[in-house]
Amino acid sequence: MNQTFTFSTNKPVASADIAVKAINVSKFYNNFKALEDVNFEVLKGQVVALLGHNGAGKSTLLKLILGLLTPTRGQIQVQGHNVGSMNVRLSLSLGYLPENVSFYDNMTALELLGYFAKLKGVALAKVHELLAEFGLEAAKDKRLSTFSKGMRQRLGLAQAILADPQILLLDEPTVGLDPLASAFLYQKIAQLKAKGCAIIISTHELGLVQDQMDRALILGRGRMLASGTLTALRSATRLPNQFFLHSLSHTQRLEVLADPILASCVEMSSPQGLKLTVPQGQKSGVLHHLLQKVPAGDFSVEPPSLQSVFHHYMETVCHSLPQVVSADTTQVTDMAQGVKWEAAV
Ligand SMILES: Nc1ncnc2c1ncn2[C@@H]1O[C@H](COP(=O)(O)OP(=O)(O)OP(=O)(O)O)[C@@H](O)[C@H]1O
Repeated sequence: MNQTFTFSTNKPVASADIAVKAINVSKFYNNFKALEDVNFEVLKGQVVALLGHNGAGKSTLLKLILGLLTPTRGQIQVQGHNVGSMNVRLSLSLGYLPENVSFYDNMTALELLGYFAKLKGVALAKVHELLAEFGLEAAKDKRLSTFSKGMRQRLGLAQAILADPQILLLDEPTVGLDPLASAFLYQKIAQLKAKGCAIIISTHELGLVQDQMDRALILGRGRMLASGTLTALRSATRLPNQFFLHSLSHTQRLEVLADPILASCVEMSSPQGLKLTVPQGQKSGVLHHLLQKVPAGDFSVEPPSLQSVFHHYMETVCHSLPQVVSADTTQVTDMAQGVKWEAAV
């Protein structure tokens, strides 16, 4: 079985609005299928969350977009051009924050950004501007070996956006960041989006990305399981809504539990209140019953989270896909990183 669900508004998209397009992309490492027949589009000014279990193929996909890896089959287009024939101008339109930002530890922040500025043909004034914007001005002359994780991520992001990219690829950018640092990063992402930059964020931190993304791409075992806005994914999965009833009086609690429709939805009852799980399609009926017993301000309704949508696809579609990994272990060299990987093929 190889199912993909794409949920869109069906509005026609002009090709000039497409920042990244994958057409039937497969990537094999020897016999190991890391990605198979992946298709998607990311539009300019969109923030897209790239989701998937460990080993689903997210980093592989980002490296294919960057041109660090070549697809075994299919094509990736960046701004309408095949990545395989990417020129310098096109590659400068891409910014990349890798999963584990590692820099030359003996350099200072100023030296590092200055080095990348030279490589990318960016004026030194821009380096100082970014150091100030990212709160690194005071640390600009410190060796990177003394930098905290959050400072490294900020520097990594500054490096990624140095040449004003039109497409920004972020591989697990918030791992290990404190809540303030994560909020800072997403604030920068929102500013870039407002300028029309297309941003793809590979992440496992679904609670953080949920409110920032326009769409999600969900990978499982190298296949695109689903893609769409959270609203579209919610309605496609038909996951239930949750109603939380707090600070109920004793009488209200008894009235709710005496109502057969409401009682049938009660999933959890505690001294603090009640949690109702309401199947899609029954929301308005349940609301109608509830409003007769409890004032609107005394309960909240929560639609399915991105986390529960993700779980749904992992537990249903992903588990039914054929296993692509066998027991033998073979080493494959990743030329892009010069790293040896232990890959099961
Ligand atoms: N150079 C390589 N050689 C062989 N196998 C590889 C190579 N790079 C990745 N793989 C395998 O391809 C699969 C996808 O890897 P990838 O790093 O793209 O996954 P991911 O979704 O980014 O995972 P994670 O969430 O753990 O970072 C994994 O099974 C991985 O072991």
